[in-house]
Amino acid sequence: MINVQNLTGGYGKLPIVSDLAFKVRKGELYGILGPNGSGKTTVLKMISGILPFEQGSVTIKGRLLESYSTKELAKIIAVLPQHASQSFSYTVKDTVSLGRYAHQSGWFQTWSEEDEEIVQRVMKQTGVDSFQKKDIQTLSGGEKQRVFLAQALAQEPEILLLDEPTNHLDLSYQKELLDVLKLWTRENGLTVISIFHDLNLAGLYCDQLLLLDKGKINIQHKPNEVLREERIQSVYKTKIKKQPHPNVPAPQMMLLPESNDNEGNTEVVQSSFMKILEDKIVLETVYPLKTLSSGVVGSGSGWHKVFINRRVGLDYECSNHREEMQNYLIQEGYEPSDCVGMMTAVHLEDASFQHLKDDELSIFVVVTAGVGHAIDASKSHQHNFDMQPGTINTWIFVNGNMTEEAFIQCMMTATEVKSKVLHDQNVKDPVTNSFATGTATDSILVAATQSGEDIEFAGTITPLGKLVGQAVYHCTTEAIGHYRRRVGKGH
Ligand SMILES: Nc1ncnc2c1ncn2[C@@H]1O[C@H](COP(=O)(O)OP(=O)(O)OP(=O)(O)O)[C@@H](O)[C@H]1O
Repeated sequence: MINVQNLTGGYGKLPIVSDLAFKVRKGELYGILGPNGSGKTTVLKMISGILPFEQGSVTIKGRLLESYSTKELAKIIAVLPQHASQSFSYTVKDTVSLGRYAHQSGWFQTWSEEDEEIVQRVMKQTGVDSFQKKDIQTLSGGEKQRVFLAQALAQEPEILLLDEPTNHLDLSYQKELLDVLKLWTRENGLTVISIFHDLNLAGLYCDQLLLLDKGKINIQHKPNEVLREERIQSVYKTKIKKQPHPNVPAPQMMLLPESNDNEGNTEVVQSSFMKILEDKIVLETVYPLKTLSSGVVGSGSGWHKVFINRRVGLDYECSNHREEMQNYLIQEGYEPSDCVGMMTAVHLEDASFQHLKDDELSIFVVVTAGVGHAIDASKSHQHNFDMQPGTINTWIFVNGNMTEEAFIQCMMTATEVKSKVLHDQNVKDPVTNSFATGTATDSILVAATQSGEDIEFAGTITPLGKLVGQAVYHCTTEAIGHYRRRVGKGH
């Protein structure tokens, strides 16, 4: 659709952009990225025919740009500049209707039914139809931005050039605008080239990205390849961390502030942080810990500073246990967003805990265990689905700075150790009569201070793995012992 070759040019003698070459296919949403002053707007102006270039060529639909008349070009290309404005006092609808100008012919221009239908449709899609009678001068920045987008779409262009279209828009309109553009690319074959400052929006919506650095192409590729940590750090000269989007396969970039609130964290999590009460075990830290957990509240990955293992009756039944647990936490005076919350039916004074350290590392482990509903995971298909609270809850606090890989390995190590304990303690699955590997509702938490020693791995043979192996074995064995003694006494 658009073929740019050896494009070089600028405003004076020195070129602003040089030797650019890229192709944009029909129906693509193509993003241009780059730091301030890298030449993004200059490229867009050259492609739209506003700014002549010194060397190279721009071919649109197989024809050189300079072979098009202004009106011909206006039928194909619509432009939404960075600071779209209008000095006349027009209504919103009149402003949008100006987009139909290129499609009208003859001296006596007529307003057709088709024109009206298109204008109404694009006003709806951009959410400006409700204030179509208002004077454009009275609108907010974001509202105006949407009106000018509607004007560009009313042109029914084949190519849309946008300079930071989400600039003035609030979160929901950023999403809506990009959703509309994506829809037009898919359904109408619209080709969009858009400048983005927000790398995450670009990563989320664009098919291809072009990264400019000081007027030259750094890379042109799929978002996942362009948005690499080292590349973005070197082009934007700032610290950044790449994370996958939680719901869609798109790269997301996180800024890393030079200083953060966790910086002064020298806390070593140990038993003095914990209270064992009749209805709950609470462990509180001053600084939030990075967590990976399967709790009822705060599960998945996050940052938390209150850890609660709550005792519920064996008959606990609730249609929405997450909501019920959140309400419980609020009642107890905690912010649910600070908490990882688990449940158990066992007596909490039977919990076992251990603070273990070697030369560089230390961990604190807490386990509560009930094995009334023990299960052999390899034969769980023989069980009916039934979530009964006879649970082993394992907390592992690590005083160190763990990688994501170490978090995962830590969970694997702890799970392997738990299964070994159940074997050594001769805990059987009552349905299959084979050794149990856990219970049906076990939960686990790994929480790290993310300060002090760097911990890359936590497999069984690593320094952290060895500590986890010993402490989880000790605590799980002891907690099962306590549980059995109590059950044996008939409590
Ligand atoms: N009309 C102009 N006359 C002279 N120089 C200009 C003109 N417009 C832009 N420049 C210069 O060209 C360079 C590139 O500008 P351009 O607007 O293309 O950058 P950009 O990547 O879009 O930046 P930003 O992210 O800040 O919008 C800048 O150094 C700028 O000062």
